[in-house]
Amino acid sequence: MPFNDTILKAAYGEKTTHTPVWFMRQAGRSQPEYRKIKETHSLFEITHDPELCAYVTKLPVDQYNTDAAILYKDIMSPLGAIGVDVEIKSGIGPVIGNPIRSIQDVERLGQIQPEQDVPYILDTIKLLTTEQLNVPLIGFTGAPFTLASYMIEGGPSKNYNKTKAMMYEQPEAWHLLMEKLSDMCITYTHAQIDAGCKMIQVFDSWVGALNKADYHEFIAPHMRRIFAGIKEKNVPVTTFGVGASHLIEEWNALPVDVLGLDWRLQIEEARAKGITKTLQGNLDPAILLAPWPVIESHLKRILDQGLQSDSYIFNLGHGVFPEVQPDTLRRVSEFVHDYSTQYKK
Ligand SMILES: O=C(O)CCc1c2[nH]c(c1CC(=O)O)Cc1[nH]c(c(CC(=O)O)c1CCC(=O)O)Cc1[nH]c(c(CC(=O)O)c1CCC(=O)O)Cc1[nH]c(c(CCC(=O)O)c1CC(=O)O)C2
Repeated sequence: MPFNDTILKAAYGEKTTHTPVWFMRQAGRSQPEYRKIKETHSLFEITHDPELCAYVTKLPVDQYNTDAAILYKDIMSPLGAIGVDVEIKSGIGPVIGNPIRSIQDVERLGQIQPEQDVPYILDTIKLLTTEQLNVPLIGFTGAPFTLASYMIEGGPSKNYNKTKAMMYEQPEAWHLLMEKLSDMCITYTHAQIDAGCKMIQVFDSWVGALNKADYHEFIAPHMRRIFAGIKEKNVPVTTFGVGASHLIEEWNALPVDVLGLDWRLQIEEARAKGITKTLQGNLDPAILLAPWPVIESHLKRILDQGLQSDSYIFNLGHGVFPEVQPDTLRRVSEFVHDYSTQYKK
């Protein structure tokens, strides 16, 4: 079978024969095969075993016929390399043993050397892209704000009080932290691209906690450097955030190719704001728990908007819930492919 590069074309707004589909958190979560592996292996153990990690990454591509694979690992995966003591605790999420609270803590952070620090991630990418995949492999990194929120709070947070306190009260420490994390994002994604990834998503999942003015002052200059840095390797780049619709004009002004929307803003509303870049999204993942006719009506609404231009990639507004039936994901993918193929004829 020829290589399916539909998602890369859509990322650049080129004509495609169908709308490309992938699902955030498509690997793992709801798949019984994955759950079986998780009975005996942690995320850390899976990501350190290239054969197993490649298997987990490829499974949804085979089962759901997605137009891209996304590497199975976490946004926390590279942080150990820069001196962050991070552990993923079941039922809690990422927990940081040495939270960052002062400029001295930031100064102590080192830099990542991917070949030395995360060789298993690069080996998994090589295995997938040279032998196994017929679709692009998406590499990814967490963005500085989202990574910093875990590093400063010490774990998942509802209100990001400590993070915002550092941003407002210790701007020197804040910008140094953003700079160090930006360097890490660039070096880490370059290594993923050199190993074979054809596209990069930057997860700024929690940046919607900031208003537009603060994003512009405290975040945007760093994101500009990151996107420009990644794009030196000539791959398309996506940015994504949850509850971040108010930042869409800020994102649009940055050198990024694809804007990943959650479900709060409709595609046509984004277009009405003058956004011409490729949009990715944005089915509310909760809808996947509804009966099929409900899912189908939402898919039609989203596709009728997305298909107004070639600059569109189908996805969920955030990660798949573990309760979703794998067959539902297979049907969604099939529906998007069929509906868009008919439309584009
Ligand atoms: O979301 C969870 O699974 C709960 C815990 C959690 C994790 N990372 C985290 C969180 C959220 C938080 O606590 O703030 C923190 C985390 N990881 C990630 C993001 C970005 C995002 O989804 O918006 C975030 C922040 C936002 C968010 O939680 O959604 C990214 C991530 N984690 C992961 C993947 C890989 C994958 O799913 O294939 C991916 C990315 C790629 C993708 O979209 O496919 C994997 C992951 N991370 C994690 C787990 C659970 C591991 C375990 O129990 O051993 C797992 C595996 C799984 O879901 O079965 C831990």
